[in-house]
Amino acid sequence: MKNRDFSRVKRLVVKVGSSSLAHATGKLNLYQFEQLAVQLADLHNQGKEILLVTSGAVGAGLGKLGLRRRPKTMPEKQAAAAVGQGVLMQMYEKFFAEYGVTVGQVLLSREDFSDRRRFLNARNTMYALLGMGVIPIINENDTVSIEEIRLGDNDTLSALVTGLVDAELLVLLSDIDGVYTADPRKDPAAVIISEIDEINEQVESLAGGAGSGLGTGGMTTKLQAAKIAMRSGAAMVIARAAEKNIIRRVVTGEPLGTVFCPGNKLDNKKHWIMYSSAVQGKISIDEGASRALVKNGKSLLPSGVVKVEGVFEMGNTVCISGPDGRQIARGITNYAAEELKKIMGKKTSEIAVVLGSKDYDEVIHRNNLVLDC
Ligand SMILES: Nc1ncnc2c1ncn2[C@@H]1O[C@H](COP(=O)(O)OP(=O)(O)O)[C@@H](O)[C@H]1O
Ligand SMILES: N[C@@H](CCC(=O)OP(=O)(O)O)C(=O)O
Repeated sequence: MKNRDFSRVKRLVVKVGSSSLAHATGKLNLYQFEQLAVQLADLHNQGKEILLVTSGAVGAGLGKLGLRRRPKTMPEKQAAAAVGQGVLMQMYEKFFAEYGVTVGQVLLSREDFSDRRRFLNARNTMYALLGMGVIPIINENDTVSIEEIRLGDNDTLSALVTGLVDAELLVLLSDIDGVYTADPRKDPAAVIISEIDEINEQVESLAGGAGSGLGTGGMTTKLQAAKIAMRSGAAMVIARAAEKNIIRRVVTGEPLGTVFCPGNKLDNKKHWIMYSSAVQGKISIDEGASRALVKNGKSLLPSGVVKVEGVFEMGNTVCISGPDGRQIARGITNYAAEELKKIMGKKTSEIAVVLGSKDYDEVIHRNNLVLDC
């Protein structure tokens, strides 16, 4: 990336991981809260719009409850988060108030992204907060998010927030200063990668899980976050939270951490289809259809469909997989699963004969289709 100078960025999202907000004793790292507040308040004073995604509710809850180990069951984790979320906000309130900045708590769950109406609603709320000069402090609504539908990690949450508000930069602050060629906790010979412009299989293979007892997801979820952020046209930087003035130094373009270059920006609706909407089923397609979609940018017609899985309705998001079984795209289907099973493999001219009427030639129109690349 030629220009790492982000000083002109108007809107940015900063995410801080659990491992950076607590000491090994389990007690809060007060210095870190203060550092975050002073740096973000100063950027705010420069006229930037800032959103802070914070982890640490479970960790802070454990500290407050005097429990040393991360709980194993969901209800225990949720109970710890209920206690800890209040502790976190109390700290942020206190430190940001010292620097004259008002903050507002926003707790989000997966449905706030997957349901288009709630998604637009959440965006309006964020814009209203930013318009009032408030720094939204965001976390997943852990106490009500059940396992099957929770986002589960704040790396993904922060990347979805970046897309939600069209931010230009996402800064992930962690206990590690970037992506290494292997998990440095396990491989002392690992070296840092300063720049990544594409998340491919080779890059993904470098990532391991969380290194500390507090973190969730490790480098794997950070790379997933990079994919989401890059395709919303944002740059992303991973840097070590504990380094002095880290946010300011990242923003002014010091060569720190790992920077991810913004990719081909998907328009807002396509980004939502690919990364936020809930996938309700799977459509497998043949070689010819796969080529038509990937190489020629065509819509998906019934003739190329070979298998339909899941229960979905017209208007739902489905995953499209190629002959090798891998996802090649996602899209919004014009036909429900039951209808599609009847017309798959057939020509468009046969749709009306089989179904009695025809509303669409395409199973998925290319305007509602996003390639996974
Ligand atoms: N290739 C890699 N490069 C850097 N760190 C890695 C890699 N693979 C796994 N990790 C681990 O990811 C950890 C950071 O993720 P995590 O523990 O979830 O932190 P956070 O709480 O900041 O989200 C590091 O401490 C490190 O042990
Ligand atoms: N929502 C959870 C954080 C989950 C999470 O992603 O943690 P981390 O990997 O430390 O960013 C909490 O507040 O404890």
